[in-house]
Amino acid sequence: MEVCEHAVVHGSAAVAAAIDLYTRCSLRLLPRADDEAGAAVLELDLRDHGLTFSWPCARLHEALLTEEVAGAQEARPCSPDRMASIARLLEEHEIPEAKIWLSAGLSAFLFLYTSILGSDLPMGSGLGSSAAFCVSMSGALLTAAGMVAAVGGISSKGTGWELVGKDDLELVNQWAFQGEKIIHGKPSGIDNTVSTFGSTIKFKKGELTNLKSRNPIKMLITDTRVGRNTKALVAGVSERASRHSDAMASVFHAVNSISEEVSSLVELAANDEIAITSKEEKLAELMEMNQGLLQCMGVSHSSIETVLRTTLKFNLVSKLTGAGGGGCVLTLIPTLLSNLVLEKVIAELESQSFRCFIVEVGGQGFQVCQGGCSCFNGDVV
Ligand SMILES: Nc1ncnc2c1ncn2[C@@H]1O[C@H](COP(=O)(O)OP(=O)(O)OP(=O)(O)O)[C@@H](O)[C@H]1O
Ligand SMILES: C[C@@](O)(CCO)CC(=O)[O-]
Ligand SMILES: [Mg+2]
Repeated sequence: MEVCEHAVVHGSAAVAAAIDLYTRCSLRLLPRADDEAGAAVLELDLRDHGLTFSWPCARLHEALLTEEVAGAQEARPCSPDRMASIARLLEEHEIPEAKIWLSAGLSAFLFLYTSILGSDLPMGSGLGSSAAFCVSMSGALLTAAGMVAAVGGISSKGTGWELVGKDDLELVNQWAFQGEKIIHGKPSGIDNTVSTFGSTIKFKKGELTNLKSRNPIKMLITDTRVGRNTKALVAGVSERASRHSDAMASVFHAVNSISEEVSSLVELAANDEIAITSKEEKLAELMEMNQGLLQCMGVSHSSIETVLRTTLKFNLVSKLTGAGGGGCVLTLIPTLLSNLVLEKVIAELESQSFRCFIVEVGGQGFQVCQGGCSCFNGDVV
């Protein structure tokens, strides 16, 4: 969940929280002998989409491992030459036209794979999904490269899932950011950061502040099912900012103030210095103001406005989340809201072909499950 997105790309503070929805990535490494036989293949199985992509390791080596490989200890950006080689590799695949948007995710995967593990073959292998994808992928690859390790500790996800130390999380986050750059163009880093570290954070110009939080807030997420692309929406906001620089500077300034207020509110509530109902009223007002400013930035959409109108009929406040332009909308579920009303709201939204689900904010970040060689991380909205 994010409050005050977009302005964060332009240096304003924003507040984000992980939710209890996860992107899982399983990594299976084939024995070295297969690679020596020259038959090794890198296979990416995108289960949600029912698609499998594969590349002969020798082909990857020839196309992407010609540069000096500096090692994975430090994340580095994807050079234009490397990006062009990745694009050529992808052209060899016939990605169905209806799923062409997947090519950004595939590019990020090939970049992360060849940067983190690729030099050491053998191998197998609008809710912040791009960041969750990059975090789980970077984390799995860094774990396989022996650069990130579980430190034990209890994960809420159940048996087998283990936590990772702060320095290792930092490395996962840095690589995931480089992957996000391929998908987003100009990401602020907020999505990969909250996806890696979990919980609720304030984020400004690359700096993260962890917010203590108690009594997690519940949100209704409505997926409008309208497809959109974060890269294009972020570019649209930048263009508007250059056309109306003074007005947009004021908008970004207002967003910054809202984020600061939300952060104080979360901390006051954690210290029991404010009643829950009063915190929820203030949060609802700030969300409403944030949505108005996002409309000023030009990232709302008729489907989003329909969700806003529908929830307002029940006195509930909503705002778009992520980059907007369609995608998902967040609605605050006050503690005192009856289940009956909540069911009515959901029924009305779903009758308009939207899809609803309820989440608790403040999920966990990146974790490792060694038994199944899988990694996963908290998704972000
Ligand atoms: N599980 C996944 N498998 C493969 N590719 C993925 C996956 N998740 C995300 N992607 C890639 O990320 C792209 C979506 O990124 P985009 O930033 O536009 O949306 P988002 O991250 O869900 O929303 P937002 O950035 O607004 O929070 C997809 O088109 C695809 O290329
Ligand atoms: C729209 C944006 O603020 C969030 C996308 O989830 C972009 C970013 O911060 O990178
Ligand atoms: Mg994204």
